Amino acid sequence: MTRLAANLSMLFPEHDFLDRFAAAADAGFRGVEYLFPYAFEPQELRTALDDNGLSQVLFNLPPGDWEAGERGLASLPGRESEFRDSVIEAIRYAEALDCPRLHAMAGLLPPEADAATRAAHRETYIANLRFAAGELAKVGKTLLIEPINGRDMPGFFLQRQDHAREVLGWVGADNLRVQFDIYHCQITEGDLIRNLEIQFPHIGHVQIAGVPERHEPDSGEVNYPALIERLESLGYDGWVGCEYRPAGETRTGLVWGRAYGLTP
Ligand SMILES: O=C(O)[C@@H](O)C(=O)CO
Ligand SMILES: [Mg+2]
Repeated sequence: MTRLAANLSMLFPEHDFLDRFAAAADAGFRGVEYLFPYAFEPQELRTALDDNGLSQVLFNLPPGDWEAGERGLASLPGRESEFRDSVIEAIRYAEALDCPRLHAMAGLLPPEADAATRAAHRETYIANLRFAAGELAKVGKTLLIEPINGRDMPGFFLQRQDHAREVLGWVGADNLRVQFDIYHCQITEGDLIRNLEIQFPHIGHVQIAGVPERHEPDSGEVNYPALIERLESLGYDGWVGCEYRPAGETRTGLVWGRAYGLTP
């Protein structure tokens, strides 16, 4: 049975962040994910999880200066020391929250990047991911990379599923896997079931949202029941993160999740 995780960066915006844990549990979720935990002390988040019987399934490494438009550090030449510090900080939270997987966002290429700039990003990305995977392996955790569509994040270094596979090959770490966000894949490349099948051996986490509005999965152009059925038949036993912006009140919009154990 597919296990759905509530993405608390997007779901339940009706509530303050720490109250979203209870709202998710009330709606039948047993797992949560969100972009960043760093505005809170690990213990506050641990309490929110424990009070509501929830597992922390995923969060991201610190992304650089998000407010200034940065979207990850992993491929940014010259920022290696900050990236290394971000890995150590993320592990501190992951241990406190018993979170088994962490996502390292790739970061943005400068506009009009030439071949030399792209090559420098690639080399930095590989070296940084090797370092992060090594540190996470010491504590038994998985590192994830996520292809993100270039319409939502123009210039994002990692956009395609085949590029993610290449990166996995270059880095060569057993605990490095792909965060397969079906919303981004549909916008960038489509052909979802075939992409899912090819990527399946490398997938460490899945996320869903309706396309193109990034609303509920039962809105828009993607046939999620068919995709989830295919994931199950492939043997996927991980979490599926509900990473969408509700069109209205979150709980009312969760009716689509009844088939997967939610109780809206
Ligand atoms: O798809 C997304 O946007 C997220 O999974 C993420 O980690 C970066 O924003
Ligand atoms: Mg995502």
